[in-house]
Amino acid sequence: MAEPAPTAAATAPAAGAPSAVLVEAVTKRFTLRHAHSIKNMSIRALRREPLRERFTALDEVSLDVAIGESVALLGVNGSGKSTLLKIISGVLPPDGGRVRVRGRLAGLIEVGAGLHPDLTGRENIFLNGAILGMDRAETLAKYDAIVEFADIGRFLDQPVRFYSSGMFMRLAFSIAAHTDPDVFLIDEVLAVGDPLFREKCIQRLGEYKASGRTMVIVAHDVTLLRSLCTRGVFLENGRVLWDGDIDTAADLLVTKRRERRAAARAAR
Ligand SMILES: Nc1ncnc2c1ncn2[C@@H]1O[C@H](COP(=O)(O)OP(=O)(O)OP(=O)(O)O)[C@@H](O)[C@H]1O
Repeated sequence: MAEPAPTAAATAPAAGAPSAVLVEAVTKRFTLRHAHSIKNMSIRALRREPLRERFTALDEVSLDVAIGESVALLGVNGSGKSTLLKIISGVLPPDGGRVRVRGRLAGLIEVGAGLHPDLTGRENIFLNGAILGMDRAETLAKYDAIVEFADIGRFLDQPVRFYSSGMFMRLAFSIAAHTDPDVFLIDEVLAVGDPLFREKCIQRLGEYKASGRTMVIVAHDVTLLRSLCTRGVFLENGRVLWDGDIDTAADLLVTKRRERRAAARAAR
């Protein structure tokens, strides 16, 4: 497949549409440590190899998501999708550039994000609700709906460290979804859990979209992304390779995965 022209072809928000998420030239670097033992360190030092190196996970990434838009972030493993979501959510600070978010933000960016393992499901609803911006009265008003949606039954009064990964995710998703965020950031959470709950989540996200909320979603499931998003941003090595229609972004993902597999086979 011919590679699409980079971001120039972007279907960025229509001129004048207010931004819900504005990412401006964001750069993020991590330090990679190569030596984790004294022996290893000595060997590398003798060979005059560096013990650590700076690695650029995001390289001047810019993104303008309009209010009411649903945007998918795609890319092969390690391309920077989760790092970008973490920076948008404020969990990670960028090393360069800046991010602005308008309205209430809820992020499901790590499995069990925001849930405290030693607290019960019930306690976590109040704690996590508060972290996501709900006061006690709002959490109380939504409590029954959160519990019903999460469907964790008698486990509600158990510490969440005893939950299965599916139950963990159901509770985290339910709390976040009931905060009524203006901007919802979702990273791969729908890969966890049973198919029925997944359907329920997808339906909920569809309702979100229909009500004009903003979503930025990372998932490896292209069918899911196509059903929720019309715009796809494809990242490669921490750069935006494509920002435009979801179909082109999804085709790029298929092509890049194929290329990766072929390169891995050739290297064997
Ligand atoms: N805390 C960290 N320290 C060092 N390197 C990191 C850290 N977090 C991420 N990285 C590296 O940054 C790069 C981008 O990671 P990121 O998790 O954002 O990719 P991704 O596109 O979400 O990948 P995946 O699809 O596998 O989840 C990867 O090479 C990863 O190893």
